[in-house]
Amino acid sequence: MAKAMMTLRRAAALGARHILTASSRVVPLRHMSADAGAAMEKIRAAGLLRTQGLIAGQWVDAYDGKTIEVQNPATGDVLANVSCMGSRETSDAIASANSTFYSWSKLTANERSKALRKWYDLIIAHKEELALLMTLEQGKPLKEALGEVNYGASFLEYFAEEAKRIYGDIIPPTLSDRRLLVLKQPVGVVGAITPWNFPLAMITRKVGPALACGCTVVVKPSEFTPLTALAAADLALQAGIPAGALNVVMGNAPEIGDALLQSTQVRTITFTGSTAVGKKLMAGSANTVKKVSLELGGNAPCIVFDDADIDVAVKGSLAAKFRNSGQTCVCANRILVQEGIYEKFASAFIKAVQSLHVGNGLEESTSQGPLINEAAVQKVEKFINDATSKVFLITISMHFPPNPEGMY
Ligand SMILES: NC(=O)c1ccc[n+]([C@@H]2O[C@H](COP(=O)([O-])OP(=O)(O)OC[C@H]3O[C@@H](n4cnc5c(N)ncnc54)[C@H](O)[C@@H]3O)[C@@H](O)[C@H]2O)c1
Ligand SMILES: O=CCCC(=O)O
Repeated sequence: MAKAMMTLRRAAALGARHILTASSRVVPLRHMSADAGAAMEKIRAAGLLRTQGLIAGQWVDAYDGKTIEVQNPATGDVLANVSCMGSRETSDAIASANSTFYSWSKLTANERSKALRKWYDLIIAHKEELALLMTLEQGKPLKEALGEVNYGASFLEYFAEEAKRIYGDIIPPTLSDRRLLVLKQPVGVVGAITPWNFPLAMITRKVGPALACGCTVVVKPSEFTPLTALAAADLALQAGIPAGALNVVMGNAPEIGDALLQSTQVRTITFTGSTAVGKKLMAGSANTVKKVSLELGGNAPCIVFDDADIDVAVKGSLAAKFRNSGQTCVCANRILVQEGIYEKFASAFIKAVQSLHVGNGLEESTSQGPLINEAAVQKVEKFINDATSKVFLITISMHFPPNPEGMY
């Protein structure tokens, strides 16, 4: 709080109109809170607390036995130790995906559709445990996590249907004795690399269409949020997605990435994450001429014009700016307001921001969970310092728990 006051004083001295303040600190590990402990028990009881990688339908440790900690960003607690895998495990996962490709791609679209639909049903049936797991490892408020489970599952529902609609084309030929037909066929093994901000939806959005059209997949979830991915993979096995069609490896990201890039069996890389890593994957795919599909860092201005409905504009800007504590690729990273509506918008927006509650996502009152890690906290702090050093920037004070212990 002292820091927040200093920031306010400094901004006032600079003549800034409003100030967004936040405080941060690194927290030592401690015993898990009662809420988190009960949530973990529920997840474990449902059989969804998986900590090993999934290769050829088997849950396996890293070959050298190494593990990495998954922490709760709200508290700093260690939730689990998961296998820390690298190139050898990835090569085996690719081999398993490659051999399963021959049988999975030969199924009828209807058979693949049924398996995907069953996976969707199981995710919905376990939405509470998956949402708890997501809140624990990613930090987003439970209500938002439940929203992501529905959102993530919807990709499986959609692609289960689209599996049956992979039509080809008939093209008018330029020569009268020819026929031109376009057949759409699965490319083979897909390497899918996903970020931590949507621990389920970024996986189902990649795996759903790949499996629907007959491809097999090696997924590498973020090391910050592997538990949701592993739980979802468990449900995929239960749904009858065959062993080897979906493999999960996590741990040493550059090693896993390189193994996927160097393999001639991996025919597509699909990635969501930072632009820097996306560029590396694009360059690394050239040698084996892979297809590449990238969703990279967003850059999203939000514009409010003079004739805007103020309530709609505030509500929309708030959602655009603060969803997942500002950690989505489409979060507004600047709000441009036309002169005529500026004062009115700014005061309504400040009021709305002041009603947000920062805290542990397991608590009912929390609308803003923690940031993902210490690096993210430092990055925001840098933005705040930059903002307060500029006279024209806007800031507001917000509700924080009295003694925040996590990545706030
Ligand atoms: N455009 C979108 O739809 C979208 C969606 C979600 C997130 N994002 C962006 O993702 C970023 C946040 O994710 P992040 O910080 O986890 O990004 P990141 O690029 O650091 O990590 C994403 C994934 O890449 C892996 N990775 C890191 N180095 C690698 C390497 N050398 N080889 C292979 N894999 C590697 C990570 O372990 C993680 O699984 C933000 O920039 C956000 O805007 C974009
Ligand atoms: O972070 C990026 C994904 C956001 C979304 O799918 O709405």
